[in-house]
Amino acid sequence: MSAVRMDGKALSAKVRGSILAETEELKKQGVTPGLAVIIVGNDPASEIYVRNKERACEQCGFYSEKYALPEETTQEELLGLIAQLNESPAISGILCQMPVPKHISEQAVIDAIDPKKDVDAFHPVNVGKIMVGNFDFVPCTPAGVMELLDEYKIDPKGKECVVVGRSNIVGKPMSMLLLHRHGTVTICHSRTQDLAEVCRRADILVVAVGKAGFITPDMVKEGAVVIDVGINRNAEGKVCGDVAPEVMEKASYMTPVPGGAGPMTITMLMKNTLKAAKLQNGIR
Ligand SMILES: NC(=O)C1=CN([C@@H]2O[C@H](COP(=O)(O)OP(=O)(O)OC[C@H]3O[C@@H](n4cnc5c(N)ncnc54)[C@H](OP(=O)(O)O)[C@@H]3O)[C@@H](O)[C@H]2O)C=CC1
Ligand SMILES: Nc1nc(=O)c2c([nH]1)NC[C@@H]1CN(c3ccc(C(=O)N[C@@H](CCC(=O)O)C(=O)O)cc3)C=[N+]21
Repeated sequence: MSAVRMDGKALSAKVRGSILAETEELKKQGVTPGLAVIIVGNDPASEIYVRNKERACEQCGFYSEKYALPEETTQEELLGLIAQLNESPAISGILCQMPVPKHISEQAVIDAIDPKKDVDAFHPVNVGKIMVGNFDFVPCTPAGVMELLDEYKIDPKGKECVVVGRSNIVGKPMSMLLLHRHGTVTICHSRTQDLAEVCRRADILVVAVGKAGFITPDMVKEGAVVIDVGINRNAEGKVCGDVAPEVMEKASYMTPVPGGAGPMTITMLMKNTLKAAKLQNGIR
C-alpha cells in the first residue's frame, strides 16, 4: 500500500481563496489586514520563507510591510522597530523571522510584540492561552497540521499521537492542539529511550526534528498517519523532510516535503493576521 499524499499546497490555495473573499468583505468596512515581517541578517532559508509570506499576503489581499535589517542591527534598534509597529494602525500582525543573530535575545523580541499582534502565537500570554485552551491565535505550523488532518477526515480523538520534537515553535504547541482534540499524546525528544518503539505505537506520528530521513519504515506502524514537519536540504541541495520516502509504503496518509506542512504554516499565518485585524476592529 502507498500512502495518500496530504496535499498542503492544494489545501492552502483553497483556504487562501476563502481568506481573500473575507478580506474583500472587511475592506468594505474600511479594514485591511496588514502584516509586518521582519528579517534580521541574511539566512538563505529565512529569505525564502519571507518571500513566500509576502506572496501569500498578495494572494489574500493584505497590506504588507517587509523590514530586512542588517546582521549588525542591535537589539535596541529591533525592539524600537517593534514598538513602532505595535502602535501602527496599518499593521494587524507582526512576525520577526527566527532565528535572529546571536547577539539578540529571541525571548526579548517575542516579549516585545503586542500579544494582540502576535500572529506567530509565541508571546508568553498567547502560549499560556493555548495551554488553557482558550486562544485567539493558533501557532501556525501546528494549526496547519490540524487543518490537514481535518481535510482528510482524520480525527485524533482517542488515538495514539506521538510528536517527535519538543520545540516551542512546533513540538510543544502541536502536542497541546492534539490533546485539545482528545488525542493520547506522547512527546519525544533527544533523551527519549527507545524512540523507535514509541513511534511504532503511533496512529498519528508528527515529526519535527530537523534531520533528513530521520524516521525510517521500521519506526512506523502499518497504516499510521505520518506528518513530516521537517525542512532539510539533502546532499544534492534538494529540500526534504525528516521522514524517509520509503515510509510512504507503510503509512496510510503522509505529508510530502515540500508541499505539505510548509505551505499550510504560511496559510495559518494569514488566517491569524485576518483574525488580528478583526479583533482590533471589534469585528467578530
Ligand atoms: N514546516 C514548517 O512550517 C516548519 C518547519 N520547521 C522544521 O521542522 C524541523 C524542526 O524544527 P524546530 O522544532 O524549530 O527544531 P528544534 O531544533 O528547535 O527542535 C528539534 C527537536 O528535535 C529533537 N531531537 C533532535 N535530535 C533528536 C533525536 N535524535 N531523537 C529524538 N529527538 C531529537 C530535539 O530534542 P531536544 O529538545 O532534546 O534537543 C528538539 O526537541 C526543522 O527541520 C525545521 O526546519 C520548523 C518550523 C516550521
Ligand atoms: N517567527 C517565525 N515564525 C515561523 O513560523 C518560522 C520562523 N520564525 N522561522 C523558521 C520557521 C520555518 N517556517 C517555515 C515556513 C514555511 C515553509 C514553507 O513554505 N515551505 C515550503 C517550501 C520549502 C522550500 O522550498 O524551502 C514547503 O514545505 O513546501 C517552511 C518553513 C516558519 N518558521
